[in-house]
Amino acid sequence: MQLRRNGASASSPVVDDGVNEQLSDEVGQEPAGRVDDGEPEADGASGAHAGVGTEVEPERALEPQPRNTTGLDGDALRESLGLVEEHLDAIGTDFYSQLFVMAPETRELFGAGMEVQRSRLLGAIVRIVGSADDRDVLEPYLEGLGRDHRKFGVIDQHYAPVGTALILAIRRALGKRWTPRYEKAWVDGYDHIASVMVGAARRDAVISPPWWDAEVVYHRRILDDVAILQVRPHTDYPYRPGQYTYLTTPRRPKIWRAYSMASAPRDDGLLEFHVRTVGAGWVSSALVWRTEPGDVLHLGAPQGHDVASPRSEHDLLCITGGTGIAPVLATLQELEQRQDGRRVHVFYAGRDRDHLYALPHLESIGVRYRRLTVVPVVSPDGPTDRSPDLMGNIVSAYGDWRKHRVYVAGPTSMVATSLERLRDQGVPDEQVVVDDYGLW
Ligand SMILES: NC(=O)C1=CN([C@@H]2O[C@H](COP(=O)(O)OP(=O)(O)OC[C@H]3O[C@@H](n4cnc5c(N)ncnc54)[C@H](O)[C@@H]3O)[C@@H](O)[C@H]2O)C=CC1
Repeated sequence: MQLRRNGASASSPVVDDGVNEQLSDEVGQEPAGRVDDGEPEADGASGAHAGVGTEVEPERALEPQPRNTTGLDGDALRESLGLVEEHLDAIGTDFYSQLFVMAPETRELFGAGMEVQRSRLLGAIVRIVGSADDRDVLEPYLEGLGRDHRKFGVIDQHYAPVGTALILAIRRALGKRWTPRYEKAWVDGYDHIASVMVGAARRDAVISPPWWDAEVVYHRRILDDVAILQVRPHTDYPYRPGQYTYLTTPRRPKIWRAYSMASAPRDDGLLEFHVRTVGAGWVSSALVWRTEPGDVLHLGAPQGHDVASPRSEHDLLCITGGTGIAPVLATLQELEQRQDGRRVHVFYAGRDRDHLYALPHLESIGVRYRRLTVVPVVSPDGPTDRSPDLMGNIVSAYGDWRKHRVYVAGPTSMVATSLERLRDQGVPDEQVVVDDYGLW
């Protein structure tokens, strides 16, 4: 392994000539609409394709028409939501109030503190409405949502009151601007959402539990605010390096937060997680401060990307900071185990040497996996002490990454600015995978 400091010499990494292969395979339950579900396209009801014998004015026939492959009235959905975009939080609050009145049993599905839940709901609505015309994007996302909602204990009967409460909340926010067309668009839209989610949840129930119980067997605080946990799932938990899961702890029941597996799949079934307390984060502080061996966590289904896919042979660039190193460690362990031939560069940011807590582990992997290069980026905390472009500038000054597959996981500002620098360098977006935890 070559170990270099900040701004290390800009020797060009080895690159290969392959193009157009995805860095990573989407596996398992990933819902984010970044994957083709392989289903045939449906012809939409938009009239974009003129039927046989239909008379069409020649000049109009030549105009490119947007395709609608879902039959939903996406324009009405977007227009109506756009009218109340300043009031989305209020819509979320009104929705849950209505829902808990109409179906009080649904309150049991949620833990304390609804803010994150509300913002996930609103994020999902915005995403669904944004892709309402595009079946290839919408359906995989909805299927993922349906499967994922099993872990909350959602059952088919919950979908009707959810739809009623949602449409009521949007209608109330629009007031006199609500029209019959909006009504139809939302009723049809929600019917579609519910039927795709219910179908996916039913299919998933045949092959997977709604969650996996996993006992904590090791817990160590390696920094004031960072802990490493190892857990043993009670039953087989299949996942790939680079993937993440939502988990919940009995000390904060029913509140789910995402963490990446920090270890490659092992024969003894153990999984590792790295957790940093985030402000008053209820789950992260419980996991760092009040978790001990014997606690049983619940793990949702694995989601996200297979960063170490054996089907990709392309050199890999990983840009990471803090506990974002976790999925990178899992990836490197797997590449090392199978002595994969690809070169890997890891840029790893931390406040100081202590906060680069995974360096010894990276060094030991590098001894056995000689094609690994690690570049530690010592970076003071706080935007006043550090240019937001620090990581992006170091990465782009280091070499030419246009033929690499790129994986980015870390603090949001670091991710955003690094992506900008990669784009400036001409790295195509489709070669880049960012861990956004599905954003729901
Ligand atoms: N725990 C996990 O399993 C995973 C976490 N993540 C994400 O990784 C992030 C890591 O969070 P923390 O551990 O709290 O890390 P953090 O917020 O403490 O950041 C780590 C280091 O990155 C530096 N940094 C921030 N912006 C930078 C920039 N623009 N250029 C250079 N350095 C910069 C900071 O100064 C800090 O020293 C979170 O957003 C988390 O969601 C991602 C994947 C897995």
